[in-house]
Amino acid sequence: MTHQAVAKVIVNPAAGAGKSIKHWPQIKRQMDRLGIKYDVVFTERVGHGIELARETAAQHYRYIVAVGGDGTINEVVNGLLSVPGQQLSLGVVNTGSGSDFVRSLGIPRNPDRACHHLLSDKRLLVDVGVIEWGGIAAGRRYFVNAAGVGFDAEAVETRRRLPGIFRGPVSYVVGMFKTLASYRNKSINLKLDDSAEISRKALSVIVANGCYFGGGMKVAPGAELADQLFEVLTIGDIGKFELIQAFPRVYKGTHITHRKVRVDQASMISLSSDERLLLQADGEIIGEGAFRFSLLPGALSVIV
Ligand SMILES: Nc1ncnc2c1ncn2[C@@H]1O[C@H](COP(=O)(O)OP(=O)(O)OP(=O)(O)O)[C@@H](O)[C@H]1O
Repeated sequence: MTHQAVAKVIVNPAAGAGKSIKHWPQIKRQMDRLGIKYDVVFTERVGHGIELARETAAQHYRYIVAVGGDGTINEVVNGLLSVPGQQLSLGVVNTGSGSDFVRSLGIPRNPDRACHHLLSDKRLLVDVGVIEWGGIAAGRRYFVNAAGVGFDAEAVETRRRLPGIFRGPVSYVVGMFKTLASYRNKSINLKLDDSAEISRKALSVIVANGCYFGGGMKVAPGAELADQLFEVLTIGDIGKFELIQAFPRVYKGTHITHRKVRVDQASMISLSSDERLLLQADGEIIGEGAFRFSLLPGALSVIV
């Protein structure tokens, strides 16, 4: 740790389809100009952000800055929260494509302006979602913005495999339409808090902490990051043509009045299916299976 450094900066050079590393010199200049004292490390592979944030949580910094997109933020949060009693606040300088968490928070998406924001003394205690699953590969993962099973997760998987010409937010829409060609709605078992389990044919079930998702879709307009509740959005047995027709409404959040969309609020959720059920969290593929969701109220301090 450098003498006097107050911040640890974790840069994902690969975020924003590789553009993040090109933003770094300007971000560095801006932080230096603002007099922020920091140490910097670069992630070298998937999951490295978790390790780096975990190490940082045990050191004497005042805050940790994620330079990247939603996946980078997710890794940093997972590293921080794996250390009991950690006290660091999270700052975000967005260089990602989707940037949904910063949209939900109202932090500037522009990296220069986000650097200024790091000097703010305002903090928001954000709820953190917990996903748990059993079986041979039993595990647990935190998320801060949104997680979903079904179509949205498969679109995330498709998006990751798109050729480099589809960069930026457009990759979300391309991933979605490519997935739509072969996707079949699934029978999903859903249990909210203490209510009885129900089974529904659905396109997707989305568990939202923040209101934005998929690169600017206002998927859960009523979701708030610090209200100790998830919004659970069930997009029912909708046909492809009907979905394409209704799709533009998701950018304004008016899709929630569609007759095949249902919105619930809950803090404990279980999701399973007899079919392949893929889960994404903060735009990262978590895996397949049955999942339990719970919430840690106000567990993450974010510089806002
Ligand atoms: N050095 C690296 N090389 C390749 N991938 C990396 C590296 N470091 C981190 N990653 C991975 O890069 C992926 C993408 O990061 P991130 O989600 O932050 O960017 P993005 O996809 O552009 O943003 P968004 O999720 O906001 O659209 C994450 O899965 C992360 O684990």
